[in-house]
Amino acid sequence: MTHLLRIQRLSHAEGLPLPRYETAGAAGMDLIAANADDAPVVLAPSQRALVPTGLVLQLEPGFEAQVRPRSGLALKHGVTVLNAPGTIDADYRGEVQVLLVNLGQEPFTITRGLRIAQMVVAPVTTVTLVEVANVDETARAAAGFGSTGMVRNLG
Ligand SMILES: O=c1ccn([C@H]2C[C@H](O)[C@@H](COP(=O)(O)OP(=O)(O)OP(=O)(O)O)O2)c(=O)[nH]1
Repeated sequence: MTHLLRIQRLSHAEGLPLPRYETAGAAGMDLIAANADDAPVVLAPSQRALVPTGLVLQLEPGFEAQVRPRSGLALKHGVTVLNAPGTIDADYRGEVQVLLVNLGQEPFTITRGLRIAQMVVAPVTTVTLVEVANVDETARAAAGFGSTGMVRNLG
């Protein structure tokens, strides 16, 4: 189902395209770096930076936007979203920013207009907590963290 999402472009995003779905079945819209032309962000190995998008969202209550890495940047350069998935709350009216980290071994330069991450809009379920003395039992109980066997080595 397609919803409308109000979006405001801040002055430093003027001239940049709005995020868009690149294919008919894409889940995410690419987010574009809106740093100034003459201010590329150079990420040294292990360094992180908050990259502006120049965009403000007006999400409807009951929705969030997730900021996720682009697999191509991660594979080719080791550049990913440090806090993935970043959460844009429905009541947030600040600029969407992307916290990128360079896990690669070479410096990586973020120039204006680079597609740095992707945004997935998703419904949010909220809950009311009900504190109980004991939660219901299950067959699994507390087993986890590899209890069903070692992770297969696919390499
Ligand atoms: O990758 C991100 C993550 C968050 N935000 C914005 C939107 C979000 O609604 C707000 C707060 O994010 P979060 O709840 O993750 O931050 P926090 O560290 O818990 O700070 P706060 O106390 O401001 O909520 O910051 C971004 O622009 N990009």
